[in-house]
Amino acid sequence: FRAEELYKYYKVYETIGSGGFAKVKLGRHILTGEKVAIKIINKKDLGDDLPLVKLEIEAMKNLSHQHICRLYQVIETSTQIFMVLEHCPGGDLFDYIIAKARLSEEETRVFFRQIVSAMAYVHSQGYAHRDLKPENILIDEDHNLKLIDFGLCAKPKGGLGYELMTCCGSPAYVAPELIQGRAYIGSEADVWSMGVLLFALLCGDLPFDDDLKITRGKYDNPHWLSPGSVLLLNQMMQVDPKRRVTVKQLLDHPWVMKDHNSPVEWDSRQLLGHIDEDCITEMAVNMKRSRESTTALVREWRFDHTTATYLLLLSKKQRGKPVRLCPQP
Ligand SMILES: COc1cccc(Nc2ncc(-c3ccc(C(=O)NCC(=O)Nc4ccccc4)cc3)c(OCC3CCNCC3)n2)c1
Repeated sequence: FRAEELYKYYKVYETIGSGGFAKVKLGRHILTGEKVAIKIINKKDLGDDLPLVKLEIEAMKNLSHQHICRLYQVIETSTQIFMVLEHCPGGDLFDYIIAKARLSEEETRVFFRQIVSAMAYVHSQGYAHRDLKPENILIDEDHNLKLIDFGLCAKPKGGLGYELMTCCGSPAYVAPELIQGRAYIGSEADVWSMGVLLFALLCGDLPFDDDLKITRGKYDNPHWLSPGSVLLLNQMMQVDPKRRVTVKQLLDHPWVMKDHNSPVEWDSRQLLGHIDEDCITEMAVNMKRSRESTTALVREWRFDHTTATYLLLLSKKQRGKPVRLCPQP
């Protein structure tokens, strides 16, 4: 049966993506008029992987960062789970690279700094992504990147289990230690994937097209790559994870610093603790509640309709749009 809860607060439109356990539909939050992405997971498709979704939702609640897609609301019914997420109008980086064939070193550097920022933050929160690839990086309306994890692969960093190898990582981006079924450290495997991603951005192609090539770590550098790019790629795609550059070292790596002269800022600019007064005022008026009780409600961060309304109002304000809710009949 349909989820009244979802249709009470959102208009639901066409499917904009599907894969693995989930499908994503375009939606619109009725009260703010803001577009959202609604990730729909059918519990029966998950089977005993249902805990993975709970892990993902808990991860999303802790991951609040300018280069990670926001979670606004979670709605659970007996058969489905709906995750209401930030919508990125620019689509994903995979389509973007295809459209441009390959990116200049300068444009790649701007994007790569944002990916390093997101990954440094994810690792600082104790998670590893494990499925980094252009399909999992979206472009927002300001042409900034937002990291997503479409396939429920992000895990607490410590995971050494091999089971992740099965459900996670798209072959071309997976680190050699995973291919060989060895114990691995999530953050080190993520750096390898970031190297493959950097190659894809700069070359419009993939460095490896089979597992043997990945375990040998041998690939050809196209002639247009600068010596600095060749060196960085080599430092990231080291077969021995202990010889691989770390995310921390990437923050102020010479290639990353070129033309920017400052290390990558990876701290979150979206602290959940701060409550915006204008948003509270608008919500209190709309909900016919006092500002104090509205503030207390928002501070509970239940990721219910109150959380969604507050975060979407805040997003409107940050984009210079009026902090207004559309009063309902
Ligand atoms: C041309 O216009 C277009 C065209 C296409 C799409 C859009 N927009 C658009 N906006 C938003 C989404 C989305 C956001 C979050 C999640 C998610 O799963 N979050 C969970 C999450 O991120 N966890 C997590 C993150 C970091 C660490 C740990 C856990 C899933 C989907 C979307 O999807 C559909 C895309 C997906 C990529 N391949 C193409 C279809 N699409 C726009």
